[in-house]
Amino acid sequence: MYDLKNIKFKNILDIKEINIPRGKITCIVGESGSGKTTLLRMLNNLTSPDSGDIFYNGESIFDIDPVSLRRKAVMLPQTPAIFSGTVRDNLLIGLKLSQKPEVSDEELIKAMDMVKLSKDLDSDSDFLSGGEKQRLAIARVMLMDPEVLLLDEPSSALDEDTEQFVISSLVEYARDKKKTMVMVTHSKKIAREFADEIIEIKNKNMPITGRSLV
Ligand SMILES: Nc1ncnc2c1ncn2[C@@H]1O[C@H](COP(=O)(O)OP(=O)(O)OP(=O)(O)O)[C@@H](O)[C@H]1O
Repeated sequence: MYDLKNIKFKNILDIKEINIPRGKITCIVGESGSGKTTLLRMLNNLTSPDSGDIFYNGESIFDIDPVSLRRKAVMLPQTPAIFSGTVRDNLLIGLKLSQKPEVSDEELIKAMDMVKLSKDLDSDSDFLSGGEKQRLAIARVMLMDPEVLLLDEPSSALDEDTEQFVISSLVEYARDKKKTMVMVTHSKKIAREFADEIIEIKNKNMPITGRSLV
């Protein structure tokens, strides 16, 4: 799905080659500050490398219209935006932005169930807890149903049991629908349990691929 070659970014990333396979779960792990978010942001052209090439389905991402790339490869940032309005508004806004048709309340509730969020669709998003906002944003991305999900620490605000439930749901969804999922996680446990591929960013800028975590 993605091929990265000779990527350099300041003194942070120096990547000879990485391949991110289509239809698989890839986890990016590494110490805080090692460049995980930076690498994820490169995958939908939110951050450009100083040099090197990134190919999406064989096409240089620098030749793809950024808006259309970001509709295919949707990013869930570490602190997702939650807009003033109801839970329903926040779920539907992703579909609006990706120019997809609205879905029924039943579909919205199904998406919330997948992330164990039991809130009335008419409730005010401003009053949600941090973890509820994070799950709302995950449900929003799943409803958008993109080709690629780029998830930056999607469970950072969740307790261990909820994390396990939500990540299992995400992985089940991705596997069912043959999505490509790239997830930054601080949790080697999550990576070991769910990833088909693991990219570990070592501190001295030598990312490696494979399941060779220590
Ligand atoms: N555009 C930029 N210009 C200069 N430095 C940057 C830029 N973007 C990120 N950095 C720096 O790159 C380093 C890696 O940041 P990044 O957010 O990618 O790390 P991370 O591995 O995701 O960290 P964490 O696990 O703490 O979220 C940080 O020191 C950050 O300050």
